[in-house]
Amino acid sequence: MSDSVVSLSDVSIAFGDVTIVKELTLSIDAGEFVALVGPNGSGKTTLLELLAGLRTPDEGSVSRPDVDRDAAYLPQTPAFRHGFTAAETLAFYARLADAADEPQTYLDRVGLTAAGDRPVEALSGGMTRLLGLAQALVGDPPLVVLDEPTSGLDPEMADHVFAAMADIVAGDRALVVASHDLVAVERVADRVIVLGGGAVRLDGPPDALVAQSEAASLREVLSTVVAETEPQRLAVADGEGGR
Ligand SMILES: Nc1ncnc2c1ncn2[C@@H]1O[C@H](COP(=O)(O)OP(=O)(O)OP(=O)(O)O)[C@@H](O)[C@H]1O
Repeated sequence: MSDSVVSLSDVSIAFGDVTIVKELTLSIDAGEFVALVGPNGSGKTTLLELLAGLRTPDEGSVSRPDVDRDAAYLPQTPAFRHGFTAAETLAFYARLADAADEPQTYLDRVGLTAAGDRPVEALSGGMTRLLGLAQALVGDPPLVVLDEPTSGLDPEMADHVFAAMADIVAGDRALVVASHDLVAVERVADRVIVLGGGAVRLDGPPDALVAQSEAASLREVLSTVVAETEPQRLAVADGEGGR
């Protein structure tokens, strides 16, 4: 029996005439830490929204386990209602989801143990992302989906957020994160999906992708994919665009 937490079969999404995701088939299994990487505009957010159930495909099908809360989604800049503390915020979401755990349990799991009494507007950018991660755990969804949770964070805090993400991946829970932080992705992810030109270009453990591409790093793997799928992007970067 498959332990998939979400499966896409021949899925396509277009905005007007532009196809963003083309006949994509992939499955995310319980216990996987999956990183979705690709250049700006390659469709990472669109695919994350599809995986989280916030978007339906134009073609193809999506299947997921039949549970009350099948996925949680953390947008790039999570926003919380001002005036509440971190603990009150989590208590609010726990009531909505009918979850039994105390707010402190979620705070402890993401390294915010001492921040329960802080008003959400007094949290740093990194702590706000961690509170978002805590909120994503409410209701115990089998899939947690995060969009660039370390953008704008200092390197120490970014490492802390990646470590907190790794900690919440368990036997029965998978995590999918879109990120441009390729050093952290290479170090922490079990599986990397490289998007380019509307399709999955590479899919596998980071060390295997680096070896298979005869590259020195995941950063170099991605550069090769961009050169193959979007040569015009490199021409613009080199100052040749529009001439
Ligand atoms: N609602 C929409 N209507 C029209 N085009 C859209 C819409 N949403 C996204 N797009 C386009 O779809 C493409 C993919 O967008 P998406 O945000 O999924 O990419 P991304 O890989 O997450 O980008 P980034 O790394 O910059 O966040 C982009 O060209 C974007 O302009």
